[in-house]
Amino acid sequence: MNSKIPATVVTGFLGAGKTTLIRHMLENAGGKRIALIINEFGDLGVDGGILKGCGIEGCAEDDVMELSNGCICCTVADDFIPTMQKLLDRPNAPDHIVIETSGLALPQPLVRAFNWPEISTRVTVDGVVTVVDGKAVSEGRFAHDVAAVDAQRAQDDNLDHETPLSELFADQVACADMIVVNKADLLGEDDAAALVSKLKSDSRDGVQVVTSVMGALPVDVLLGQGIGAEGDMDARHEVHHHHDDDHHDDHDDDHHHHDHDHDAFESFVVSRDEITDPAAFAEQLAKVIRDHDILRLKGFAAVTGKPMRLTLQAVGPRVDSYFDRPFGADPRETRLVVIGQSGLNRDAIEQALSA
Ligand SMILES: Nc1nc2c(ncn2[C@@H]2O[C@H](COP(=O)(O)OP(=O)(O)OP(=O)(O)O)[C@@H](O)[C@H]2O)c(=O)[nH]1
Repeated sequence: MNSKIPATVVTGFLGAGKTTLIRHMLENAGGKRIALIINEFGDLGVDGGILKGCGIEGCAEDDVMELSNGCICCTVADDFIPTMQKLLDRPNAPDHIVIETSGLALPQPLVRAFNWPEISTRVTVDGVVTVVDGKAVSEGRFAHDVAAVDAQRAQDDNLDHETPLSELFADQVACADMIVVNKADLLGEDDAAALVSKLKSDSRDGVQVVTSVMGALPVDVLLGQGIGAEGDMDARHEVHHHHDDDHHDDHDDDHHHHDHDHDAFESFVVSRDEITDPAAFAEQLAKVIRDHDILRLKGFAAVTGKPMRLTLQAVGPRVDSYFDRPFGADPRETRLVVIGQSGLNRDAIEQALSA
């Protein structure tokens, strides 16, 4: 198994809801030590300020670090790599690193930076999460406040001012391992479903597309994708190379507060008899996951004739399994936790997993 620290890259246009999603994740980290790196530009440290002042228990001030020189592809050596090294050299290294890119940044140069030898043996990209403004995308605007995004671009001479937002958006989708269609509360159910299926067909095979309100996704769904994106850049072409900067609009059009925001997701446990063939079972799981749009499936299995417990982890249709330890005194059981967006067909899934 690999002992690199996983890092999740969160990308998406200005105002899509990245900060909101990260805040929710930190509030629900369940004891996981998450360090945050923010790629700021222009309005220095606005998000850093918001998140540092978060008052979330277990969120220490120095767990938030800022890259203050803007464009990652230009400042990798001077800024990003040293910041990562500082974080990794701490005696209390984090369990997970989350990097929020600024509104116009493309994720590709950042992901590629993980191949630099200074850090490549110590961290890996767990996954790229692209947050989209569901309402704006479904209306073909791509960002809530297009004027603010244009102002953000205009501020920087290095920026490509010509590329339509639709193409920058396509770049973000091409790099994603998970696409979060945020602001689902502003979309009708049909529009949300149509957008999800369009994004599924526009993205690479196996990319998960989920809807959210106020970025409220279970931490288990966001983190732990185990992709290793830096090793797989060929699949994630960017169409453009540009520079990014950041500017914060202060639209404040949302005052909803969802105290109980996990309703959108559900999870349940399925138990079954011993299995006989781990490889065949992994295939069976992959099929059930595809057929039922399951986001995560994890647990362990008893394999006939084996004293060791088989651990199973699936993110989308990719299933990993390995024997982790003897059952010992524990009952020889096969138990799987299924996680997905609400509306899973529990009976059918139970049946398919028990077959
Ligand atoms: N209605 C609605 N508003 C949302 C949702 N998620 C975020 N917002 C609002 O959208 C605005 C932008 O959210 P942020 O989280 O700051 O977006 P961001 O992507 O971090 O934006 P920048 O940091 O400025 O690039 C805020 O006013 C949020 O309260 C949502 O699901 N529904």
